Amino acid sequence: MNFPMPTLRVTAHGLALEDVPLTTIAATYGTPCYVYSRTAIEEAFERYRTALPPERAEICYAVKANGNLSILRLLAARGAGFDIVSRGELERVLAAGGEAKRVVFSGVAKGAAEIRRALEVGIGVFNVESAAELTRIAHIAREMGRRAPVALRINPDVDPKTHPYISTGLKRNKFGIPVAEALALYRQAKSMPELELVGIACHIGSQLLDPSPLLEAAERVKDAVEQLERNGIALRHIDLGGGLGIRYRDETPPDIPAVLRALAERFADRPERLMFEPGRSLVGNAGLLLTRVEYLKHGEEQDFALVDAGMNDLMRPALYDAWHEIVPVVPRSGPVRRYDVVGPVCESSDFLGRGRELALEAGDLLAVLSAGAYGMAMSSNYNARPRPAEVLVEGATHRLIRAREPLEALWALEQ
Ligand SMILES: Cc1ncc(COP(=O)(O)O)c(C=O)c1O
Ligand SMILES: N[C@@H](CCCC[NH3+])C(=O)O
Repeated sequence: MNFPMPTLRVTAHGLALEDVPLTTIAATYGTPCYVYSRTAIEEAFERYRTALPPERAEICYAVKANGNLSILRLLAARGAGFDIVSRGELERVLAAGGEAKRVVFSGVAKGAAEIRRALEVGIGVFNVESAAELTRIAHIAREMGRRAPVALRINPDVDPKTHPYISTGLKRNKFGIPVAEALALYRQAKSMPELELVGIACHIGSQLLDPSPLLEAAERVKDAVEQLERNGIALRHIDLGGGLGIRYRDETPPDIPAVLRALAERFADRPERLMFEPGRSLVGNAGLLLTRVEYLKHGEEQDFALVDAGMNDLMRPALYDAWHEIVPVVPRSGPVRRYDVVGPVCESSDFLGRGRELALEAGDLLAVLSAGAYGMAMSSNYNARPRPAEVLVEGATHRLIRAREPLEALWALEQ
């Protein structure tokens, strides 16, 4: 099988991530467990970092995809900046040793306390999503006697051709500011001493497979930058967001350096530095969810493999009907059946995969692939299930980067 994960290997002892057998991970840390490959993350980051010269482009990892401190730390060490959407993500970046001035604060509804904290630590830029938010940021900056670095996120009204739940660049989406309104806001903001106009931003959606909507959005951004220039507003950077897709099943993902270069080409005559905010394409195919079959259940109409990971651990299948490959860790011969691979959660939408042809017995380990992005990050404690452990492998070494949640943590804040 040609796996979508570059560092997943078939060995005589079953599947291994880098050189660590997944059976070793299960025996050491238990299941369910997220397992990430350091090499895969670093190689993906290098594809971004080396696509364009550093003076031309900056790569800010979208923390929402996977905010584990060890992952943030290894990306910071490679020179990544960060894209955040909450105070929690900001504090994660700072705890991991990231620099505040290399942080982009995105998100549609930044709270006053979040804005205050970001100004206090010296955030790189606020990507502002509305006139009201700009007013709030200006007000808080004035109160604090600071200047807030801002970029306006425009909504280019371009169809990103992705799942409707993760499309953000259309007029009907809540994100960004229509171009005409943004131009007027820039003019207004120019006369406000508490605001420093440093950039412009755009992000049209996630899991984009066709790069042409990105290029189209870039054209709209460029038009806006040129109009601003004619109005005497010069910016330092142009943030083109994230969104490049990955292979989960049989998709052909866009070639990262080729897309970055094609985008940079559009701005060849512009002096502003470019910025990118990739999430999924850095960590998605670096991680998998390891789970164990608890029971097999042969229903009248459907065979079920009941596993110990559920929708609370990986909600993408339930939320988007997303496909993740599911592969036995140690393949066995025996009858193949079409299983719905389902979790222990009390919801019929609690599935990890449907109609999968597998030869299984209770106790077998399964690897749910391509789960490094928006896996652990979107997990919950539904059904009072503690969140899984997270493990990072590198070569033949492995280490725990987040302990399995202890049960007491589930009610620690309750009376
Ligand atoms: C503003 C912003 N930047 C970056 C990202 C990261 O997107 P992706 O994980 O698709 O690269 C997102 C999520 O879609 C986002 O909303
Ligand atoms: N959480 C989504 C992507 C949303 C991107 C965030 N703006 C996913 O798993 O695919």
